[in-house]
Amino acid sequence: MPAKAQKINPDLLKERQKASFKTEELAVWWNGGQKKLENKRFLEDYFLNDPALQDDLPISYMSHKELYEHSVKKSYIVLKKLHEYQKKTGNSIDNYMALLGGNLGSGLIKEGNPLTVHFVMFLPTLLGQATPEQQAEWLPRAWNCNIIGTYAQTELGHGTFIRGLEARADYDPKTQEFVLNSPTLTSYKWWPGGLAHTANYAVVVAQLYTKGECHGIHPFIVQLRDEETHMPLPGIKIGEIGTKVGMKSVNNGYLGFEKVRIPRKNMLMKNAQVLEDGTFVKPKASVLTYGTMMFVRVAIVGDASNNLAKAVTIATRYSAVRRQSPIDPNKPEPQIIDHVTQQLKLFPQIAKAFVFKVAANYIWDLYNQITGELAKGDLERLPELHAMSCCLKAICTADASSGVELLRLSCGGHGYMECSNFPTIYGIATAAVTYEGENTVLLLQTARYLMKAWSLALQNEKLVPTVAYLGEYRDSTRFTNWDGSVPQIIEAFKFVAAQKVRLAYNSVEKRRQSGYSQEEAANLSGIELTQAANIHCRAFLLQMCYEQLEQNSKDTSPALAVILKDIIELYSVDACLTHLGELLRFVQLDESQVSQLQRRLETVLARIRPNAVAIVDGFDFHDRVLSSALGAYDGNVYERLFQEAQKSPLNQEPVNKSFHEYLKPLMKSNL
Ligand SMILES: Cc1cc2nc3c(=O)[nH]c(=O)nc-3n(C[C@H](O)[C@H](O)[C@H](O)COP(=O)(O)OP(=O)(O)OC[C@H]3O[C@@H](n4cnc5c(N)ncnc54)[C@H](O)[C@@H]3O)c2cc1C
Repeated sequence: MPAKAQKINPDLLKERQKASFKTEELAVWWNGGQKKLENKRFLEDYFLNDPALQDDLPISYMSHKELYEHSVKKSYIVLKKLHEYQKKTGNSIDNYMALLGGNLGSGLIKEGNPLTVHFVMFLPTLLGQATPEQQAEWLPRAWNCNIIGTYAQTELGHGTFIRGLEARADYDPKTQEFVLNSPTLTSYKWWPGGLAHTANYAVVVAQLYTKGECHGIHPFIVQLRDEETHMPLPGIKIGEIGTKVGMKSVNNGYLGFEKVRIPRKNMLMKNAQVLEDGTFVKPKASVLTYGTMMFVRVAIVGDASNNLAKAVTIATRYSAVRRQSPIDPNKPEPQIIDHVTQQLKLFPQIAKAFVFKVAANYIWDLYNQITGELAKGDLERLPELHAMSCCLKAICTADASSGVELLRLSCGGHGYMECSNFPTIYGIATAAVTYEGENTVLLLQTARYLMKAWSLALQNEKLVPTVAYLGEYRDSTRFTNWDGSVPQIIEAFKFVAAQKVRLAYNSVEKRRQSGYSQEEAANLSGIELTQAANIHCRAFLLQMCYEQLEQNSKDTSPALAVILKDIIELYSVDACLTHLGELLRFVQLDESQVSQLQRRLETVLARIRPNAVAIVDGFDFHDRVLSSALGAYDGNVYERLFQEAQKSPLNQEPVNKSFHEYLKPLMKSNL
């Protein structure tokens, strides 16, 4: 809970008093119900008020090494505390998610927890790809943190193209062991979180060779360090990759192998197997191995919403406190939130945070439903989920990352301060554009699915729900039903998506017919393919958010329902104006209809204006989670900026020694 007892900035106080809905009702809705909200607040109290988990000095003043040591110490305290708590309340996956990847985790360990990959990649890989015997051996130890693991797939030379990975595991039937080697510099594993100095085990993805034949990439459990001394084992070349834009305490590492032997049972064999004599047994369906990646991508959509919500809470509160530049020269300076261009920077980001949240919940339910079907051997909807999770991850992380940067800029100079927390939020948001599938590559994967769907549409085949519109709009090239309503905006986006899919499909076909291979034709048509996937995803987001928020409005108070409707209106009108070029190309829209969109944008911004602060309050971020001098609940921005400046180590002495060593000699030297 925010520290409500403090003196509140009078402008923020006024904003809160004039809200037309109850912030607490939104907080319940946003956090998934009363019980979840209470649990979240309880955990915040329990962890964030622990003196052992406070930062005496802002972490930005720590050295790289100090920051890592500080973060490991905190991870230890957090896990011990969680263990004690769960002894009383029982295990809950939600608590782990909140503490490792979630908001509470970011409030405790700002630059990333070096143990997160253990929980979000190592453990899920064991769950998804180990046999029951392997799980019995490894899972209890991993779950209790008797061993700490990471997931080592990416190499110095290859991240995206995993078939190009070079690390190899050669089976030796004489000893029934695999021999791991990194034959080149580019085959060194590079990037895995926690790999450098934290983990002592890893799931390593390597090319499997047996009986002189390569069978592609497979996962192996490899011990990296001695369990007592933590020294690297013989043949293990390991270290840290260095400082990065953000996620500075995640301890990303490198790893090379020189004739490292592991027992046969360390290959994760739920899918493919190597028998004692070296015979390779193919997996039933290779698509099963994508399970872990899909799970993480689905979770990342939720993170995108959170990052954006945090940044927009900071920027909105600051914009209500900051006053600048009279609009009427005869009147006092307004709050900067009253400049309409400022509203355009803030409010669409609020709307996106809502939409991505709803999308995250939707795709999470779909993921659980489809993995349930998978367990019964039904693979039918897997490609649809894969295509959807790829483009949603790409669009939501890209928009969140650019949104956070826009919000930083919306705070002017103070947004550039580390203590605004924008640099950290941006570092985390932008990393998600690259990891777990680089965004362009993911859009191309969705596009490939769309090409198949279009080809089915051409054959009048039945299409699954998320692409059914392709069949409906297959034969028309102009959308003439525009009436400006949100349902018609959604139809217009679907129509545009269908046209972009058609154009991309025709480009690929034309190039193929002129002699290019399928792959070359797809590369040459890559711009159109990614554009098609992009608009397809945006049409899906619009439709899904409209349906879900309309549905949700029925269960909320009329006052909150109005807010949800404004969010849909803003998101859809903003989408139209942002993608106006695409719309004008395929949709019958005249000048007055475009002008109407512009007026609607201004109208909905004005409608949201009086409730903006209350809406971001409803996200219910704890001040420690926001960790921002600009965005704290009390709005005492200038006092906090001044306090933060006092913490600079340079301010601990009136004269720095460099004056005597360099500045004074310079000033006396008459250059
Ligand atoms: C913070 C962070 C944490 C990470 N954690 C882990 C981890 O725990 N474990 C792990 O194994 N890895 C991890 N990674 C690595 C990550 O998964 C890869 O960086 C990611 O998959 C992208 O691969 P790449 O770096 O090889 O980029 P590249 O594939 O080299 O991308 C560079 C450019 O080439 C383009 N490109 C590549 N292929 C194509 C194509 N087919 N078509 C069109 N364009 C293409 C991309 O769009 C991009 O613009 C992490 C990375 C980061 C940044």
